[in-house]
Amino acid sequence: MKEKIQKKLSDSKAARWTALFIVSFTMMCGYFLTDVMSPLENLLTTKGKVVYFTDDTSMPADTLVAKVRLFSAANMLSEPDLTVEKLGAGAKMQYQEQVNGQQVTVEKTISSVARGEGWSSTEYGFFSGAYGLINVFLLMLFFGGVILDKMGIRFTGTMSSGLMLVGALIKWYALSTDFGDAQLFGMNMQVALASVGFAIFGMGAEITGITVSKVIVKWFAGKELALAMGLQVAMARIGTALALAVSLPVARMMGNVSYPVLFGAIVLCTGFVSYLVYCMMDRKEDASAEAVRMESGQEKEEGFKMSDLKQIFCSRGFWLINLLCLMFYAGVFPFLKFATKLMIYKYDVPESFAGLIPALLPFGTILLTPVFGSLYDRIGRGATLMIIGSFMLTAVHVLFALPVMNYWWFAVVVMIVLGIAFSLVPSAMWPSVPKIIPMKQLGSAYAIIFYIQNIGLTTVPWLIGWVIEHFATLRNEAGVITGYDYTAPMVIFAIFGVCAIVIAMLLRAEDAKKHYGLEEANMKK
Ligand SMILES: N[C@@H](Cc1c[nH]cn1)C(=O)NCC(=O)O
Repeated sequence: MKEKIQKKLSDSKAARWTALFIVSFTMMCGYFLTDVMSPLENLLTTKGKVVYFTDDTSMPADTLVAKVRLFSAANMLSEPDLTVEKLGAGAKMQYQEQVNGQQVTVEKTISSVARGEGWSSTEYGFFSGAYGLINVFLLMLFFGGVILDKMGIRFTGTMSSGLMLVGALIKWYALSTDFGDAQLFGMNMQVALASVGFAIFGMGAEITGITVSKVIVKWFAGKELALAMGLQVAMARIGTALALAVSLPVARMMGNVSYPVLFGAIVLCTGFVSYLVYCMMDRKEDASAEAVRMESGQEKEEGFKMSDLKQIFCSRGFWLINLLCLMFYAGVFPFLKFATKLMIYKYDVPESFAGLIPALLPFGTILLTPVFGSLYDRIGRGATLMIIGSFMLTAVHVLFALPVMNYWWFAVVVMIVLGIAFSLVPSAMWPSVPKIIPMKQLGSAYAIIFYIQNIGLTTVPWLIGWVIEHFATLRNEAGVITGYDYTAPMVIFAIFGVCAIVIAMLLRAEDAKKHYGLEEANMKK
């Protein structure tokens, strides 16, 4: 009688792709919340209510009321019974405007009214960078990696996806509450509390990120690893793209910036449940792997020891990946936080469409990341892909910094190029880590990479917010903001790109010396 040969659950194609889909869904929900506030920068940094018209223009509500009153007085109409509170969707407004040096009467219909929060650019930058605050300053990402290698995938992932949910709820509470002039940590209470929520969320999101990376390596090592990682990133980008595309319309429709966050928190609940489902599969995979091990008489793999960290820290290739990750991502994720407002003020895009142009970036990557991942699996050239991606990142930021070509279509083309760069580097970088670091230290390795990356994700928005407030904000003689000059912030982003090019080149040279196999295919023939 033929003996039944034990197989691992991950040897089944259906099982491993199902596991991938489930954990990627959890991650996608997290990415949605990460960027849900990015298109709201303009609304957050406007004080008082903002009126949006059906022709896609907008105006501060008090300015509109003043204009309508002036118009009535000038035309000897009876004093309108109009206050900021009374403005509502569907109302028709008449006032006068200067067009080409002439006073013309315009009639506009209100489509929605939303409340601006009156944050400064520095406060917005601080809030955006708060994502990595606990990860960086309390070393939580580092400890998260050690927890992952010590306590395992099920415990760590459940804890971290729960933390994302808690953080999202705190952020929603902060944004939906009017704290008046109250202060916390010497800051505007709303900014401080929303930042605390975002920091807790960010801790959960990053630990979930390293856990999911380890899950994928567990199920796909020696198989379609880069394609699987590429697909996970692609699903994550759907979350980012949806956040950039729907956040402002939702906030405008509901009249408040807190609603997109509430929607994100509900989405996160489903992500949390889906991770619990994955835990059941993970248990079965472990049981089947143990059965295979027993049958083949293999030794049990040694668990993670703190001394293993030394091996990670001593690898030059590992540090180059760290630095590349820091510089490349500093040029992308923080940029996305400011990109919507850049579209409004530099490329003159109506606010209601402005979020759609940055949304093109993650949308493009949804298709391209798995394509490049699969290319890396089959023909290799990982280090070269990273160099090309870094060159493209630099070119994009230089083009955004130029004071010329301020057309919306130009911004679209440049954003598409950034989308290609943002597919090339992640699809080659993440699957390269297991070529440098062995499986049992992988949790810690990804954690250290994310830790270093988070230093950029935290401090770069702070820097850019501050630079915008002090060097990019244009004001008239009365001190009223009239626009923004984005040259200085975009030059800073371009510098990150140049650093990424140099590091990617050093990585390729190191690979040639140490034979990590970054230029070789992942799939075993
Ligand atoms: N550590 C994450 C950072 C991040 C930003 N937004 C959500 N997560 C990361 O690098 N993920 C990999 C990626 O390419 O998105």
